[in-house]
Amino acid sequence: MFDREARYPSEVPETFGGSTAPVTVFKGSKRPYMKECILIVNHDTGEYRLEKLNSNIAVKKTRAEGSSKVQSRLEQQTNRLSQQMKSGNGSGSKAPSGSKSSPPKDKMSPAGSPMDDIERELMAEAQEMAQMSSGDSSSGSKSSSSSSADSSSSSSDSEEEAQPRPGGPSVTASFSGSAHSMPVVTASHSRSEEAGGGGHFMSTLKNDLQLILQESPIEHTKLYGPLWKSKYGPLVIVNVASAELIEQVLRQEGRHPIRTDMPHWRGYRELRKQAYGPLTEMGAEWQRIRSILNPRMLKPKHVSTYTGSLNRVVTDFIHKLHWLRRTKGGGVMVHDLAGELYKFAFEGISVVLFETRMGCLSEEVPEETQKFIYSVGEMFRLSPIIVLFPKSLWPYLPFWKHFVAVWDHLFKVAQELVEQKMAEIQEKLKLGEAVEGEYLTHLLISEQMSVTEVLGSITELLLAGVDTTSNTISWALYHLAREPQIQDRLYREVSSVCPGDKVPDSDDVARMPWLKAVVRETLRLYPVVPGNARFTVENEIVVGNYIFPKKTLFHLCHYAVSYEEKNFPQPLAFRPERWLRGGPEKQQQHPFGSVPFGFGIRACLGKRVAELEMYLVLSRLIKHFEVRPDPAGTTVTPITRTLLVPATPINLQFLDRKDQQDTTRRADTV
Ligand code: HEM
Repeated sequence: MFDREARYPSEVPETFGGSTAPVTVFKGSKRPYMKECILIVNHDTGEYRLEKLNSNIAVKKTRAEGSSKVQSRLEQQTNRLSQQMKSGNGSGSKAPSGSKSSPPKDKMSPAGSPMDDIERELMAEAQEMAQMSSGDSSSGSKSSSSSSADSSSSSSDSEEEAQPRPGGPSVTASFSGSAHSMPVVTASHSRSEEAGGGGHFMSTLKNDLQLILQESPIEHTKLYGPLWKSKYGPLVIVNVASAELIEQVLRQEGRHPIRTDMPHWRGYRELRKQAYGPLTEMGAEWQRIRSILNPRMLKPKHVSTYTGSLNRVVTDFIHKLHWLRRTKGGGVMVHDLAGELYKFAFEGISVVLFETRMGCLSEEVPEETQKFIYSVGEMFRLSPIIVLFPKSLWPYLPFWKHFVAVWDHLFKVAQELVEQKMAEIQEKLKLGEAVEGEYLTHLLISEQMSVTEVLGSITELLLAGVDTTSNTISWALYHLAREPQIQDRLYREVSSVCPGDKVPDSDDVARMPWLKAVVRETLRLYPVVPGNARFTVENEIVVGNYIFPKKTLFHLCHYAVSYEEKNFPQPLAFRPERWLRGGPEKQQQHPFGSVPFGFGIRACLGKRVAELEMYLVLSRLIKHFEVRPDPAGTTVTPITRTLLVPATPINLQFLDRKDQQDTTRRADTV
């Protein structure tokens, strides 16, 4: 425990927590401090406590009126959101109260613009979720506050230290103050480990990261309840690990939600004067580029037009599987399926974005493509390490140059593809031919973005669109192989919707509820984005009856929440039936129990394309092959490498289905 008197910033006065009369509460200083404290006031219980932070958080004076104030603010925020949703305009006509963010500018969602449509669709989905949770979320927030209290009260009043995990990083858990306080967890590596040389330090760091990102949310939730604070390098993070509290954070995310400020990714773009894309852009500019990128990525009528190109890629993938079985798998095995699906997904997203085949499914993958795949992997591997260091140190880090070099390669590949497309368009114009095409052509000819902006966005779409789908498809096949009755049911569904040699298209997969449930359950067990984030910049927000100031970074522990037994009975089991519409379990689920594509207007831009791609490939594969597990009986577990991926290769047997001998021939004509 720190000395309360000595550490109080002079501007922080006493509080009057629990009082019902209007009082003025100062939560910290108006000036930023290098070392400062934050006062967390729980108006419901009257508890207050002071926490020391190791980074600057701007705090301000607020007026509070006792415990009911907190609840009514939360209700106001929820009401405001539902009114916005009812009005069919997620952006709403009124700026959020207390928000100092500037009002919509010229380019932002004019009435009837495509942004309005998509925003409406995204908000309609959110509304559907709200309806599902109606009557539930208030009890949810109650239960979350009580579970928060329960979990903390299980800890002792005095400061405790968790035992270091054997072979793992030291994890120090400090509990201080009252039973309602929010636990503080610091993950650190010991100095002696650091001194042990670069390689050892790096591997220790990697272990730390893995623990922090994947295992620890589950373990910490068990220890501390659904809300705790932790420190990760320079970052102070508030971890949120219950569906109810995640809902509270996301419903207060504001008009221009930010995941994190991504200083390392933005740093590269500043260095090379490249444009930000949808992943890295913020504020009104982010909304502007989403309004341009959204329609052809999210509107079902546009997305369905990618079916033909994607199906041709699926056909090539089936041929590749045949070739792999024949040449390397003793006629039946396919080794490292995730690696093969990576190439499939890269090819798939490339045809959507560039209308160009990359040759990823040929027997010899082109060197440039291999280098691109390597660069994506390296960029993701280094990202969580670089972000641990302050920006001023980056140029001195041994791996910073490498980080810049891999980004250079990613932009170079995208740039070549953009230039190639521009040349094609110019050629057509010269010949007086009509210019038609899919995503990139549309972006270039619509001239809503500069070419540099198109490049920034296309590069980020390409990055986001490969590992995500490929890993999800790998896990789905892994489970289908292990659970033959689930696979049989899928086979029967696909065969009945597409009898004979009919190749499934977007209309067909829309009539395959079991297929969708399989994908949904896969994403629950293996959310490829295991933890999302929100960085609150517009307003202070209330979560679990605590007020958090602006500039709080919330880590939403989706992976941990996906395994909550109260939402998902038998949470470890692969049970697609829990997702069937109208099923008893579906009605009991909290709508924020599993949100694999995120939520709201900042939700995944590639969701619809990803779903289409996954449905088309899974339905075709199961129609064509019977998938069986590795006879070696290997169990594969997930690991977090920024994304949740298989820790070891997934090897499966692919057996031809007897009545499918014709399918390959038919597929050739797709
Ligand atoms: C199984 C497949 C996928 C999953 C589970 C997934 C999941 C996610 C999640 C959780 C987010 C964060 C959303 C939020 O903060 O609320 C996200 C953002 C994003 N995803 Fe996906 N994604 C997938 C596939 C794709 C594909 C195929 C693309 C590209 C075509 C893509 C492009 C993006 C982009 C650009 C963003 C950033 C959006 C923004 O910040 O405005 N994703 N995705």
